[in-house]
Amino acid sequence: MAAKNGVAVCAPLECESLEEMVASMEKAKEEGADIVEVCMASMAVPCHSQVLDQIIQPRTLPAIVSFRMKSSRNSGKGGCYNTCLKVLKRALELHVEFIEMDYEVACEVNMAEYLNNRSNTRIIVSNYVNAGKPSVDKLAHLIACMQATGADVIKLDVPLIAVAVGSKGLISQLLAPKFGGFLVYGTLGGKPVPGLPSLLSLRQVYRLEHVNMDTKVFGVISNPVAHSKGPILHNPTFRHMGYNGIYVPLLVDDIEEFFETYSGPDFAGFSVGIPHKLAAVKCCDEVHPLAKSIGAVNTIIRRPIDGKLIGYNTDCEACISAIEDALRERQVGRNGGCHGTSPISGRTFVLIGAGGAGRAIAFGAKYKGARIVIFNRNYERAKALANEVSGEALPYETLEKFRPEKGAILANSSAVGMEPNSDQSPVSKEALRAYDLVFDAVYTPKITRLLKEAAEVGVTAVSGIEMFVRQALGQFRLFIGGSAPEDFMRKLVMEQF
Ligand SMILES: O=C1C[C@@](O)(C(=O)O)C[C@@H](O)[C@@H]1O
Repeated sequence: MAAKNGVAVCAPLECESLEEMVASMEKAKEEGADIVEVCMASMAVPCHSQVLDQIIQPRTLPAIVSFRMKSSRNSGKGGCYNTCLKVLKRALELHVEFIEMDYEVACEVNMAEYLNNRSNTRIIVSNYVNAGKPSVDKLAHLIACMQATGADVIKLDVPLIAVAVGSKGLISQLLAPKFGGFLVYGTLGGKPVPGLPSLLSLRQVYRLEHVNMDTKVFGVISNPVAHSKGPILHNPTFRHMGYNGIYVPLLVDDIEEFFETYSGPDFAGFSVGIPHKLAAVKCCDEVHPLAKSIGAVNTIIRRPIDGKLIGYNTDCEACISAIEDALRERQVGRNGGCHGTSPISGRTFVLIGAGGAGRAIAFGAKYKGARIVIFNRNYERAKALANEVSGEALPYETLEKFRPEKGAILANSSAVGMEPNSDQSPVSKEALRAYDLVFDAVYTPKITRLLKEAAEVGVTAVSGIEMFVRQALGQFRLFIGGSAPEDFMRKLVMEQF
């Protein structure tokens, strides 16, 4: 049932009808589940224990039969409790692989009856802790009490720890094989549940069968984080290089608190996304001079010899080189190209946004000899950055009317136009005619409305995908302390987007 590291992928099936339950079990099998949890409390049927026979007898995957009292549709505590006992007893008679019992139920029933009247069925006792962040002592006591019931396996659902629930709990599933977890939950396609990975992502992206106690953990610290394509790029690349690493989405509110909590040597490297790139500087023990001058870090490595956090910026080179390459390509077409100086040099470079990515772009453009004009919703921030790059800040409301001199570049580093708001654009189509090249750091969608409209009015458009892949290449080199397989990573990005 389980992969070689002992972890099995389980699809929880919450269905109302028998037909739906049977069909979902087949779907779970197709999508790569090793085991299903048949959540009997979710069923709207007159007699649960009879229906159970029709689910369990023809099953094509091993099953856990659970009856969570809290999710029961049965009204009245007594009726619900009796149904629960009937279901669990019938599951034992059917020799199902596992039954799952709420801790409260395990405390009330005569457990010996269950333990003695079973063939190979293993008993999971589960508990849901919903009281903020429980202390370690409280959890230890709870675990001891749960073990005292005689359970074969105990399951603890805690916001943030163990089977942590909600979007922040996703890593409790993805890292379970590293920390000796017993089951990983994955959802069926088309039924997203916050905090649970899909069965398909477990099989195709994370490949938990390769994860073990020696696996190094990498991840993208961001909020929001679900849009990040980092996992679909870095995970296959680790495997391609024969490197034992996993890269996970980390939904983080407070980056300083994050590093206080995840301080172990196995948490080896991080991408830093919105809105943490500026705050990330303070979290590092050392910061690379380029990142220091920019004042933004998008990559953090935990140095193996002393555990110190070292910050880098791979956004700057990624964005500027993508724009330079596009300009050079055009020039080759027009006049055979120019050598030596950067094609950005001497141009007006209009930047929208003054956050982490914006700072990297502004410093890069200044270094290449551009004249920088910054528009940002927070004008004070635009002014501060403009001062640092000897540029000019203009009020955000004047962006639409702004007409730069010939040859100007427009770069959007704000999140305007990012999914799910892909119908938005920071500038009208009409205003885009004034530029020579338009770049968008947003990469979801691949072609933002801004880029689409730029192309429609005949302006060269450079996608954030180009910056994304280049900054990821830089990151990957830092992650593994070696070279990155550029062709492989580019191909992956082209296939996945
Ligand atoms: O801006 C980005 C994109 C990113 O946040 C992501 O979405 O994966 C990862 C960051 O390292 C990078 O600087």
